[in-house]
Amino acid sequence: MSAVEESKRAAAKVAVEKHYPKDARWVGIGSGTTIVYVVEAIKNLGVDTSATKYIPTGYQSKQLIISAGLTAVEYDSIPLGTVLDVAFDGADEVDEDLNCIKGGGACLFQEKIVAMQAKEFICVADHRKLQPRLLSNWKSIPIEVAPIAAHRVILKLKELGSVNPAIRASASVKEGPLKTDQGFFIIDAPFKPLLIKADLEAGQDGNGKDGVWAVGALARKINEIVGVLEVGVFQGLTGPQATATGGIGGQRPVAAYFGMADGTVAVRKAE
Ligand SMILES: O=C[C@H](O)[C@H](O)[C@H](O)COP(=O)(O)O
Repeated sequence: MSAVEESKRAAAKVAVEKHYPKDARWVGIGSGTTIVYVVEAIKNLGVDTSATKYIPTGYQSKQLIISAGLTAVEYDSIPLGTVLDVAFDGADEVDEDLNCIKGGGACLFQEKIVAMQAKEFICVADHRKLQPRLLSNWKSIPIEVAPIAAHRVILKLKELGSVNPAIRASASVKEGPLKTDQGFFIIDAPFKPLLIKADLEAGQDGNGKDGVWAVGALARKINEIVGVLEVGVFQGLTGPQATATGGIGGQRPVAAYFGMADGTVAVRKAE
């Protein structure tokens, strides 16, 4: 196993040991390569999972749950008002404020609604994802769009300052755009690194002048474009903040665990 895979596994083990509830009833399971180690860590806990329902965030996630011998229940089958005890997921990048970029593996819409349904959203990643600002290392924002509106959305993204936003091609031998679990396209939109709270407090503007955006301002602008289903920026409230204001959970994780190159696990937690 490569060092990066080892680091994902180490982060998943710590995250699960710290956040998997003793009598978990509803658990969100994200998508990607890191979440595989989260499911492995849940199995390794040796707890009774027979009464626990696992909510997938897409096809790969559902197959992962089923292959582990766990019970998958689709998001639209959970009883109305159910709050998930916890949701685990990976990320493509996490900034100092715990805002995340997601969608590198073409899943983001179901991940967002599952994360927001959970009391605690926990992120697990390797050290490459730990950055001061979004778009430091990961260069574009994945955006899920209705196929018929894709070219219109591209024009609008250019108006917001994105340089060369493009429809993601299918990775398979079949030519054409990649299709998400919703049958939509993904547009990858490059932007300059996104400002965090400290930048705004230091007087930077973040309203798109010269293509420089704050995380929240840009995410809201992209979500306003007709044809966009959801943007792969997870920002705004965390779980406890959202609960305090009458919501369930937030888009930002309450904690993110990173497997470091030296074998340790670093954590970033919400204030
Ligand atoms: O679209 C995919 C999801 O948002 C993933 O959680 C994200 O891309 C991280 O994936 P990985 O764990 O493979 O780095």
